[in-house]
Amino acid sequence: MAALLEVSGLTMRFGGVTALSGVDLAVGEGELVGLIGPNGAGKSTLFDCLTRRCAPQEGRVLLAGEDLARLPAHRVAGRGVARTFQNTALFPGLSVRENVMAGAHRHGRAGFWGAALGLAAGEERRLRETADALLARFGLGEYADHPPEALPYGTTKLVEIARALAAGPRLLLLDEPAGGLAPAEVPAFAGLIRRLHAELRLTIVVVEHHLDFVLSLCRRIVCLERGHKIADGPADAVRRDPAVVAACLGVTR
Ligand SMILES: Nc1ncnc2c1ncn2[C@@H]1O[C@H](COP(=O)(O)OP(=O)(O)OP(=O)(O)O)[C@@H](O)[C@H]1O
Repeated sequence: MAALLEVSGLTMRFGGVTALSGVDLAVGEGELVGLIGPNGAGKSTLFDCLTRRCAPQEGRVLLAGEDLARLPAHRVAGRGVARTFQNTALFPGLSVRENVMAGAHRHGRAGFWGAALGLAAGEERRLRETADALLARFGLGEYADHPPEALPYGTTKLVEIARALAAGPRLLLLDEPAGGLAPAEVPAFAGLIRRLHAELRLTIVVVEHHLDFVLSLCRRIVCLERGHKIADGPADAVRRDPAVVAACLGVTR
């Protein structure tokens, strides 16, 4: 399997705190990888480095062989990297549909706001069709005109994933997608991600504290602890790894 993402020697320090220390990670095209680790392990910081929200002091991030550090941060999404956030980050002033349309704007010539302002009516129609198709796929069509703040938390998580997918990413980074879901909602949610992965042939990295969820979803698991990668391999082996058990003890929910 060709590596879509190749991270090597990644080190990110915030003042005296080393959030990532020489992390190497290769993710093959089409893989679904779980990223686990206790609080403060560096998981979100790794996502921040992959999306250029952080500029690591050392190391490289290659996407399909291209060094992301050489790109302006706003071009990273255009290269096909999309993410969701630990706490959903939907735009409160926009409807659910408009939120998803905003996610699609990287493909637009006039851009989302230009389209929304009527500068390119055809473009806006195309964005709207993309958004509505995604909302239908997620069973969210009935909420298209609602403000996101009126929806249950679990539903806003789905809208956020739909928004990330609207950009047509090659690499989807999900930061604690199951966080805040009711236990009864988790298996169906895992099924949805599995289907998206299979049907869209996406490459996905999922950060998750919910170990049962991530272990059931991903064949391969990577574990970080205090900025170091301490395990990387098949889920069955990683879940039994004594270093992983020690690091993650107490984070199972
Ligand atoms: N912007 C920042 N400024 C200073 N320190 C930061 C910043 N972002 C992260 N850190 C520190 O870097 C370390 C790694 O944090 P990070 O949020 O990446 O961990 P995490 O594994 O995602 O944790 P959690 O599971 O709690 O979300 C922590 O010690 C955190 O306090």
